[in-house]
Amino acid sequence: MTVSANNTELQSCELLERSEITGEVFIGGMWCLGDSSPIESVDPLTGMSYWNGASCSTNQVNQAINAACNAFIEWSMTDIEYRIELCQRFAELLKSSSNDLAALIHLETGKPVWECATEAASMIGKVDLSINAYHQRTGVTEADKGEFKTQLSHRAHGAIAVLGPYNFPGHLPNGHIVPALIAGNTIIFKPSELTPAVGEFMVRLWQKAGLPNGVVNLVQGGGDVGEALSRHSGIKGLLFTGSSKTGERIHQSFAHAPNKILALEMGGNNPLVIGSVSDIKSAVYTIIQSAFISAGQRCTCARRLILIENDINKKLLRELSAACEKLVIGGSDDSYYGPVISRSAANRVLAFQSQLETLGAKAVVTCQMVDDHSAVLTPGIWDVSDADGILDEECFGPILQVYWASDLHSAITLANDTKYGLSSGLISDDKKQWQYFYPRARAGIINWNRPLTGASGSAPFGGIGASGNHRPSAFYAADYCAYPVASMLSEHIALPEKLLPGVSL
Ligand SMILES: NC(=O)C1=CN([C@@H]2O[C@H](COP(=O)(O)OP(=O)(O)OC[C@H]3O[C@@H](n4cnc5c(N)ncnc54)[C@H](O)[C@@H]3O)[C@@H](O)[C@H]2O)C=CC1
Ligand SMILES: O=C(O)CCC(=O)N[C@@H](CCC(=O)O)C(=O)O
Repeated sequence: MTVSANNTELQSCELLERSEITGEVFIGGMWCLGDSSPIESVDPLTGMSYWNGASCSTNQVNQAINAACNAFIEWSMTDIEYRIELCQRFAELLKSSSNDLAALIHLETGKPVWECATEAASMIGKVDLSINAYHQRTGVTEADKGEFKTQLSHRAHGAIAVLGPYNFPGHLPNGHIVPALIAGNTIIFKPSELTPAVGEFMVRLWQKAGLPNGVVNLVQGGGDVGEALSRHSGIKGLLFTGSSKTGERIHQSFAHAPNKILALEMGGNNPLVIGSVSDIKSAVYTIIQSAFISAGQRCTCARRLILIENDINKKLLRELSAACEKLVIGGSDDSYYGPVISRSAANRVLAFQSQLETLGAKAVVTCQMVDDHSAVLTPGIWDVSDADGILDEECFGPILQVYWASDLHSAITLANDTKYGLSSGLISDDKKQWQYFYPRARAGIINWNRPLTGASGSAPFGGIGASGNHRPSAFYAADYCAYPVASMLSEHIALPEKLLPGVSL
């Protein structure tokens, strides 16, 4: 294992000054300080605090919701071309500041700069994808029925809360905000309390793009602020990406509000099945991409590797372990992955590993903290085949659990033995194995010889079971950002050619 040094520490102050990141919140077009408890953002590579702000009070949450409600009618009545133009202006601003944005994501999450640059690029790409999705999935369509025509149009819901996670602090909330704005909703955005600076950066770009006051509002804070938003009668919906535990709580707070839209994108305990493989190196690379990218902090990451028992797969596991030992991790530009989000998150990953050990799992490679200050963890691989019970939990870090299965059928049974259902995949050169696997696998994403991670924004994205509530995001986000209105239209009132029996005029 090579642990690389962090090389961005010195540039961080200059970046924050240049980006005008001040730690304020944005309510009704005005920047101001949060007036509740202080929050800070800490670089998980150095433990250094670099962003200081404060949570919003309940009063400020109310003000932000009022501002979004007040701005709604006018915004939703604007021409779609105008809303698209503002989103395109936002994309231009993202382009011109993408180096700063990537550097800020790096600072706040510790992800390597190359990966942060791909996040910034995905945010830019999201605008055109969302415009396409708006036209294809929603928009307005008409059909001529002779005496009248039918029209299908879509309407925005109103003021909508967006709650973001920390692992893609820009890309994931952006994937809700852009389609919601195109559809004509107004937004109250609360970034993760672990990544407030990226949230502030994004909202400053929206302001620069020329959004009218109140159309996007930024509040900061943790679960309490998220809860105040989710329980507020003023919001017409909530778009959430985060853990299943939080998503379930939010779902409960929506129990008496069937009229509100709730999109839940949550975690997974994702299985990757290894069938008949001839190219071991490619399989190893695909497993690493599935399990360890972003230090395992992607909801699509493989958590369980299910190998069909044979000599090639035994060799494959040995080569996987050797490749993990060689991974470059840490803070430098040539790292494959960086830290998990915080020292306490790292400790939770290690506690999960200890639980596996207590259940009787055997270490293939042990996950370890690399030093006494950062949140960098080495990858871990644990054979849980003989463990006494399973932990059907999402461990959001670089730990992969290995199972051995006697055949494909039992591998699929193991793969489906989870309350989650986000991603699932098969690595195999045998097409028959894929044809057997695909209809039986239960998940929203089912891949063949491709990593479980790296989902395309031009496809729908989401899962079943504890992974989501059947409102996939990415290309289908357009669907939950608007509701359909069906009309039958005729310019003049006229009698039909033939009246119904029993009616005479
Ligand atoms: N399916 C998907 O698309 C994705 C899912 N995730 C999942 O997200 C998790 C990691 O992200 P985290 O930020 O730790 O998730 P989290 O669930 O802790 O937090 C997500 C957001 O919800 C807020 N929140 C926390 N408690 C709340 C409450 N009681 N009411 C309302 N809001 C509350 C947080 O402040 C944050 O803004 C992982 O479990 C991961 O699998 C992450 C990315 C994508
Ligand atoms: O929303 C999109 O444009 C596609 C979905 C996406 O980016 N998925 C990422 C993981 C994000 C996460 O942790 O959920 C991926 O599949 O790697």
